[in-house]
Amino acid sequence: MSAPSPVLAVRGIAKSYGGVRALDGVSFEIAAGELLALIGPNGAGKSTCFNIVNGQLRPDAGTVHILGRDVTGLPPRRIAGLGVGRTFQVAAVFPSMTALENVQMALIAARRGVFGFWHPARRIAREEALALLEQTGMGAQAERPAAALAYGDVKRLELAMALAGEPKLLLMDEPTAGMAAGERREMIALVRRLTRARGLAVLFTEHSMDVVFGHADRAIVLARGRLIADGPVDAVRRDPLVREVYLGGTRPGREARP
Ligand SMILES: Nc1ncnc2c1ncn2[C@@H]1O[C@H](COP(=O)(O)OP(=O)(O)OP(=O)(O)O)[C@@H](O)[C@H]1O
Repeated sequence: MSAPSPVLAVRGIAKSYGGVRALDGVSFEIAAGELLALIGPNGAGKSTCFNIVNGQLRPDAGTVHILGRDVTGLPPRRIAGLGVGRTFQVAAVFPSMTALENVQMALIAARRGVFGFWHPARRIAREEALALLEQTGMGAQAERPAAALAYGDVKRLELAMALAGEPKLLLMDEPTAGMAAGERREMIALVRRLTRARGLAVLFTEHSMDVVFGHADRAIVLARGRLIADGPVDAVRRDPLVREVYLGGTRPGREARP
């Protein structure tokens, strides 16, 4: 039996901004159930790579396939419609709505047309929204306005909202940014559990090496637009080139110590 096709396959992507070569022939894959960290020093090309996968940027060369389908250059809405969810560095929730209503809105948005236009929003998909809040550890906060939630809980809420679209691939831009160390570990452990339980493929960028090496399955490392390592986190942590990039002359990222 042949191996199932990867959820995400990136092949030879390149991108320049004027004279700056931000990405140069980068290739990698993610399988279902895998938590993959995209790391590298500041300016290495992480955001550029992320934005090519989510459709915000078109690569100069190379391809992006999602579940075997070529999505290179498709706009973000089309890519989202193919089973790609995302969370943002700055959380995107409606502050005046409760946590529950935020997830209900996400469910409605994910299933445009399925719910009747006249249907009162507060009754729509209540049970489903509550289940998602339970899964992200937010069940007890369901009736609180998002504006009253602690920062870490807003990030969990955002995760519940991203899951409302039943993504196959989840893109997370620094999911633990701004959190205290303990909270960061809890958050990424939650993402890891959900990755396994749902057979999700997750690509995340992260500056905290504790988070990456403690919880990711695999890490890919960019330096000056090139992929310099791709492997299980323990192997990447020991990789001499990775150590040189982080400990050597290039500007390291925050907490950049593999
Ligand atoms: N819109 C742009 N115009 C010109 N140069 C850009 C643009 N966006 C990024 N760059 C350059 O491309 C390179 C890669 O940037 P990118 O933001 O992808 O890196 P990064 O790894 O995400 O960095 P950071 O960790 O600092 O966010 C850098 O040299 C950056 O200055």
